[in-house]
Amino acid sequence: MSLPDKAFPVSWDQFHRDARALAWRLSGNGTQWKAIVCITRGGLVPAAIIARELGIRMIETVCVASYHDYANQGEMQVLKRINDDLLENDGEDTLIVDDLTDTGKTAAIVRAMLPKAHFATVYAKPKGRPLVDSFVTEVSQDTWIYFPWDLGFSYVEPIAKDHKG
Ligand SMILES: O=P(O)(O)OC[C@H]1O[C@H](OP(=O)(O)OP(=O)(O)O)[C@H](O)[C@@H]1O
Ligand code: HPA
Ligand SMILES: [Mg+2]
Repeated sequence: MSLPDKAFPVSWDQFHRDARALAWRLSGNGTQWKAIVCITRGGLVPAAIIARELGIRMIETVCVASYHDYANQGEMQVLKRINDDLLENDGEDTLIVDDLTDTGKTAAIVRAMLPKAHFATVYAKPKGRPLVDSFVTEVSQDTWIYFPWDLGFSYVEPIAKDHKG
């Protein structure tokens, strides 16, 4: 897979707002969440914001990596599994949090570990969307989301210059 055509850059402000919007959505669900399982590394940031908003103190990680080379997805590696205590009740009243779902492969693997958990991401692309229970913003499959922790300030060419081609 090469880099998708469209770019969706997200600032820290926008990410904070969108993660808060997800927390509002989850609070309306009526469940008293007993724990968050966040999918590292991308899930760490929204998990911190959601935990703060919803008063959740029990945070567990599941460490999964698949995009080893920028936008190219490779073999899925589970580097750290979920603690047995949380696996006992199949994830009832547990929130799984990630920054986004793209192909849905990461979501499918973690969902299988906790089938009764509620899966929440800030962003979703169409292929991954059926695998998540809650999300805030959908972007098209040919869009790459640039998260603030992956960005720095740099010069941008004027729009008109690009269009003259
Ligand atoms: O729906 P998918 O196609 O499986 O892709 C989504 C996953 O890819 C990214 O994680 P990545 O594996 O790149 O690791 P990272 O969170 O450490 O950046 C992202 O944070 C999601 O976890
Ligand atoms: O669009 C994306 N942006 C950042 N990381 C990702 N991992 C899978 N898809 C994406
Ligand atoms: Mg990730």
